[in-house]
Amino acid sequence: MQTSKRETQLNLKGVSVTYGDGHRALQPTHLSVARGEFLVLLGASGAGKSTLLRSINGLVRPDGGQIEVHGLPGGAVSARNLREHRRRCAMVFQQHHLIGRQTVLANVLMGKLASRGSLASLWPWSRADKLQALAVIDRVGLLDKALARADTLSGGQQQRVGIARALVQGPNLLLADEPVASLDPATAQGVLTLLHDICKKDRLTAIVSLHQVNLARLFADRVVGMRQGQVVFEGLPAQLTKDVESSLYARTGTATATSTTESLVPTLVHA
Ligand SMILES: Nc1ncnc2c1ncn2[C@@H]1O[C@H](COP(=O)(O)OP(=O)(O)OP(=O)(O)O)[C@@H](O)[C@H]1O
Repeated sequence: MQTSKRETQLNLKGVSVTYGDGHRALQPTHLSVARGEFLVLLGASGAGKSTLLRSINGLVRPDGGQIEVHGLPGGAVSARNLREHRRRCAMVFQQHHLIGRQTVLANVLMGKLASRGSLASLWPWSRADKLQALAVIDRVGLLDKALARADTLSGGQQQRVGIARALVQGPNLLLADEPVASLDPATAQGVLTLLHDICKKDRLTAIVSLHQVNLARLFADRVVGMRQGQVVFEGLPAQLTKDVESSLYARTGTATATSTTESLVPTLVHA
């Protein structure tokens, strides 16, 4: 997908992250994502995928660079700006982060707090809010479970609730951090199919980190491969050759891994 000819939804300019212990988990990173693009992040454990996703929505504060979502700066200084930025950048987490003893409906309504602040939870939800939440619950195929406790649902169903909670925010960008990592292969594909279909129908931009390369090949418009906090591959799923794959997942410190990765950087990034 040529981002230059399309509306840019996300623009990262030299964004870097260094954690409090001094570890630089994200090297200065440039990335442009077009509206409606379904981008998949691949890379071994510790490559920096979560750090990249969390820096985009402000859960992690970058120590350098700039982030623009929908032409507006992210990570802004005031609490209100940060809240609005987080509303625009909804997150789906691997472990759902649902409140088990609450109903599906109550969990989905939590997504609306992203734009209103947690104090809003002290007041009852309006009929309009509930109808909107029920509409997204219907979209993820769980209307009959709307009043069931979240902890009575299967893992796949719980992740659908996580997706509904993100959608109810009305985001411009959906960030999903290994959303299907804890599901069996068939359920994982079902949940990702649902997520992909909704994003394509709504022209919602998505960045999804995955460990399953086969799913990246199936669903990605574009793949970004990371290694040691750097983007080392950017390309179409068809360009994700076995060599690229081996290099992304090779163990750190082996001579082969290092030389293969180094050779990928200049040829594939910014190609
Ligand atoms: N809060 C933190 N403080 C210090 N270091 C961290 C913190 N979070 C992550 N790291 C380190 O930053 C690096 C990147 O971690 P990150 O979680 O972004 O990788 P990842 O590619 O998402 O891995 P995984 O696939 O296992 O989730 C790792 O070396 C990790 O140990």
